[in-house]
Amino acid sequence: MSGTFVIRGGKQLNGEITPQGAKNEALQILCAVLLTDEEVRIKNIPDIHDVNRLIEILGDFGVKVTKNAHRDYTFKADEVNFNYIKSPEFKKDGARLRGSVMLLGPMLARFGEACMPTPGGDKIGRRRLDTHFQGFVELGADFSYDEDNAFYTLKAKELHGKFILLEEASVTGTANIIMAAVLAKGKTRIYNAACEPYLQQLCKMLNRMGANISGIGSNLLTIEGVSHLHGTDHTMLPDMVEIGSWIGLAAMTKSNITIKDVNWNQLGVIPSTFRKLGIELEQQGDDIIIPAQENYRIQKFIDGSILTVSDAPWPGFTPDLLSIVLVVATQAKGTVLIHQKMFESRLFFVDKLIDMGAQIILCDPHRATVVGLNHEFPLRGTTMTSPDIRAGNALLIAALSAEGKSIIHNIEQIDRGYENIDGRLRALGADIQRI
Ligand SMILES: CC(=O)N[C@H]1[C@@H](OP(=O)(O)OP(=O)(O)OC[C@H]2O[C@@H](n3ccc(=O)[nH]c3=O)[C@H](O)[C@@H]2O)O[C@H](CO)[C@@H](O)[C@@H]1O
Ligand SMILES: C=C(OP(=O)(O)O)C(=O)O
Repeated sequence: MSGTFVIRGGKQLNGEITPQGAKNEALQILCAVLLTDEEVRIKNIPDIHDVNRLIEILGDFGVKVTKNAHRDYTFKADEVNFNYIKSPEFKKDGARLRGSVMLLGPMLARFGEACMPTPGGDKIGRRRLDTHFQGFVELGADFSYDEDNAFYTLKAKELHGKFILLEEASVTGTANIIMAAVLAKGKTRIYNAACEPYLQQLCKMLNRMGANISGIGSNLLTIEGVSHLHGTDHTMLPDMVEIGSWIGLAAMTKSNITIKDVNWNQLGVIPSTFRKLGIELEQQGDDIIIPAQENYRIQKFIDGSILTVSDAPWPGFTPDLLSIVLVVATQAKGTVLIHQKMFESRLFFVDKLIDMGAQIILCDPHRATVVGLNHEFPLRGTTMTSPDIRAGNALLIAALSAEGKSIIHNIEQIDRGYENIDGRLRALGADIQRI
């Protein structure tokens, strides 16, 4: 059952926060444990709903799961239970999160067969899976889709490497095709591959397991298939979406916050994008320090035109942080156009911000113009429902900056991606209660 947050906003926060391990990396890495019958130990696993559900699915699939410590597990997929993935339970469990779709590649590669219900995840517009299945078919799999039950099945006696040009640089699609190709016969080349740090981490882990992947970090991956993979250890990177969110939180609440151990080199354009909003942030060692700032002014483009912040496949700006940028802009000085190119329904949450007093024009489902209030008029607390994981966190940040009491329902949407978010915000001085 989903709970509610009650927030009394307008308080300045202060202190240090350490980002959790990356959610979207964890989902890929956990699926990869199916590729070997040896032990894989994974550390810094975020303790969040989506990840815990995937660990449960692995357990139900017969993978031996040992919890060594908090956020530290060992997995051994030496025996699997195919009855489970054909059962009604799997149809229900698999459909509860997006990341479960990445079980397909490893299942197909190692067992010659894979099936999956339509995965869950955020309802943020159409989220097609064509890239995944086209990739599997190119590697030699037979694909069928049972429309009545929304159930996908793949079969392949053997997979054979080849040149695959992806229709789009899909993050989970690239992960799936990589995991199928590492055990295929011969050489696979994937062009227009997504190359997020999550995928770089996956490829590095697979290489430690004995795979032969080159081109890591680029959009052309070359994979020489091997006959089997062995065990390894892996540690998750800090979650860059959390890091961006805490930068936004500091600016919105005029707080001095230090974000610890951020792995700066993997943050791409995230720091510079927040700097374009006028937010000061300083790299100190591997921490980010955001000093308390009374105001922040949005930059213009060199020709004097209004700044646009838009999402793009990596190394472009991640779509998962656009809702945070939008919220932060509501209290900046100046104007910015937010252009969400990838998803069709991720900007509708601006209605709630408008109710709170923000000056936003939703131009169409993909674009919103924000005219900042320059902290001259605080947002007003209100009652709202979290529509998706990132908008949920953005609304939470808005509520923490707002005057008065806010209530956020459906916080399950926030909990699926952020570990103990209320506890960690309270440690910074926030007034937030879970009821
Ligand atoms: C579990 C997981 O890892 N989820 C992430 C993953 O989802 P996921 O892997 O599902 O997202 P995809 O990368 O497949 O695509 C996201 C959307 O962008 C569109 N698209 C994609 C590539 C492209 O070049 N052009 C384009 O328009 C797709 O049609 C789709 O609507 O990547 C998304 C894009 O970074 C993130 O928002 C999600 O948090
Ligand atoms: C959209 C997201 O998650 P998912 O792909 O799991 O729905 C996200 O992490 O922002």
